[in-house]
Parts: sequence; structure tokens; C-alpha cells
Amino acid sequence: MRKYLRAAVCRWISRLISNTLQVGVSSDAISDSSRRTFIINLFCLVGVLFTAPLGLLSLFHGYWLVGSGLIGVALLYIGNHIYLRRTQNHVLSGNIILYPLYGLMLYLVYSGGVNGTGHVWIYCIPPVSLFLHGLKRGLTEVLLFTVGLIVILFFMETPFDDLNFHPDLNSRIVYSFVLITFLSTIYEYISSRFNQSLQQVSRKLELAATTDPLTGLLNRRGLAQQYEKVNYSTSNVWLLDIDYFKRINDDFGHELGDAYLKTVAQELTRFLENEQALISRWGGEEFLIILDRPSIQLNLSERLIDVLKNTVVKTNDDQAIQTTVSIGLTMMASGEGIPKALGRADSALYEAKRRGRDQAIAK
Ligand SMILES: Nc1nc2c(ncn2[C@@H]2O[C@H](COP(=O)(O)OP(=O)(O)OP(=O)(O)O)[C@@H](O)[C@H]2O)c(=O)[nH]1
Repeated sequence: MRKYLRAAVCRWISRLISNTLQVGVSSDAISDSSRRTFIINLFCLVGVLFTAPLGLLSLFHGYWLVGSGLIGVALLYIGNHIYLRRTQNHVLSGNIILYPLYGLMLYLVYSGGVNGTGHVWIYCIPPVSLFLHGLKRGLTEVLLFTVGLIVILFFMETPFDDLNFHPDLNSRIVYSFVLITFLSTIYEYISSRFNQSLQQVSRKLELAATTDPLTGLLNRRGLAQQYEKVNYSTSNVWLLDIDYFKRINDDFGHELGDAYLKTVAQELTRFLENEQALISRWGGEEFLIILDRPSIQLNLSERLIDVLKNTVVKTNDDQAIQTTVSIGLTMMASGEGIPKALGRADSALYEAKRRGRDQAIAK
């Protein structure tokens, strides 16, 4: 029973932590904003876990100002997390973390914190600042913070001085802070470069997975993805098939067959450039087009048939490759889904082929 209870509590805690860290993180896990949002969540969580108990401890030892400052920061971070959860505004959320943190850390150095240990917390500044504000702005802010640190340690009379530590401590605090800043800068530089190349690779992979390499049109997967993004209400679905394409391959070779497919793809794109349309190579010599039009566009498809009939691809010895296309049309209601509409378009295309090709049939 006790074992079961312990496992349930562990599961609940790990779910709570994971939910807290994932607030506002988009599915694109390697984007900069996702990375920053994740770090803000992490910092809010760690910040609260550190500042709240330390604040209570300080209050317990009678350090009212430090204690209430720490408790205030813990409350601010809780509020910040709720704000991020509601608005997903990671820019403002990052500022809410950082600026009070700069103030709190400078105050801890100035006052000495609890028994002169305040300065030991300042080393979280460089990584957090560079993570949240990036190299340029983060480094500028850390440099300004360092100036503040130097002013407090060397040019001000502070309660920290009254604790009579060895005079070398002040310079060591600054040196070690600069060292951590340097290491954090290198780390941030490498990780942002790595992240940039990861994003480039990811974009290339995404393109390769959604595009037909021969024609540059969308492939099936790309069409399905794009259709989910666009907001077409009732639309036209055209299934276009090149007539007697096998003959082109047989008579002129596959390479010229490929050139013909590319030319058809270019002509399709040009013909539909003023339409809201998704154009894809569905496979082989078939193209699937989704057109954002509320009524069946038979005339438009017949004009396309004429354009493609007059499209000529020349071979090296100046022979003209020319053929016709057939189109099956149907309407697709929003939410109906491509497969169902495709079934009707396919049967209309079959009918167009059966009736002698070089024509459009609507179903
Ligand atoms: N060059 C080239 N040919 C392809 C490609 N994909 C499919 N094909 C060819 O397209 C031809 C399709 O032939 P069929 O299905 O018989 O159709 P068709 O000759 O167009 O006849 P109908 O559709 O009945 O008018 C086959 O010869 C395939 O090899 C490609 O990417 N490049």
C-alpha cells in the first residue's frame, strides 16, 4: 500500500514538473521561442524552489529586507508562470524574470545577504541572461551588471564591507563572475550555432518530406499538411492526368518524360497563379489540385486543358512533344476530407478517359 502511494506521488510530481516546464512550448521544439519559453518555465520553477525557502530562512533569522525580497521574487515568479500560461508572451515573461533578478543580486552583494553569503548567488546571472536575451543583448546586460558589481564592491561603503572579509575577496568575486560570463558566452554561442544549423536541417527535411523533387510541387503529404493550414470552405478538387504519357516515355525516353512533367507543373502553377489553389503531384503523371472556389469550375478546367494541349516540349533534335490531359472534377465540403472527394474526382477522371480523353468531367 505504502509502495503504491509512493509511486503515485512520484508520478504526480513528475507530471506536475513536466506540465510546468511545457507551458507555452510549441510543437516546434527547436525554435528559439520554444527554447526560451522552456528556460523561463525552468527558471520560474527553480527560482521559486530556491528563493521561497531561502526567503523564509532569512525571515526566520531576522533578515527582514532580504527575506521579504526573496519571498517577493518567489511570488513574482509564480505570477510570471501564470502570466506565461495565459498569454504565451515569453518576451515580457523573460524580462519579468531578469530585471528583478539583476536588482535582487546587486542588493544581495550590497547588503552581504545572510552572513555575507549574498554574492554566491550572482553566478546564475550570466547563463540566465544569455539564455533569455541571446548573445548580444544578454552580454550587454551582463556587462552592465558587472559595472554595477564593481561600483558596489570597490566604490561604495556597504554593509558587506562591515563584515570584514579579506580585502582580496572583492576582486575574486569580480574575476570569477567574469570567468562564468566568458564560459556562458562560449556555451551560448556554440549552442545557438548548433541550434541554427539544426533549424536549417529541419527546414530542409521538412521541404524534402513535403515536396516532389522532380516538379517542386507539393507531394501528397505536403498537400495534406497545407490543406490543414488553409481555410478553404467549399472547394474544387481536380484530378488531372496526362493522356498517353507512357508513349512519351517509350518514344522519347524517361528523361524527356521528366522534362514534360516539369513543364506541365510550371504551366499549372502559372495558370493558377491568381487563384487560391494548392497544386500537388499526386503520383506518376497525375496532379491533384484543390481550388478555393464555392462552385464547380468546369470552364476554368477546360481552359487549362487547352493551355496544356498547346504546351510543347522540344527534344534535342527539335522534335515536339505534345499531348493532352484529362481532368476529373468534384466539390469538397470543408471537413469532408481529401480521400472521399478524391474518390469522386477519380471516378470522374475515369469517365473522361473512357469518353476519349482530352476533356473534363465533373461529378
Ligand atoms: N518519365 C517519367 N515517367 C513516369 C514517372 N512516373 C510515372 N511515369 C510513367 O507514366 C506512365 C503512365 O502510364 P499509364 O498509367 O499507362 O498511363 P498513360 O500512358 O498516360 O495512359 P492514360 O492515362 O490511360 O491516358 C508509365 O509509363 C510510367 O512509367 C516519372 O516520374 N517520370
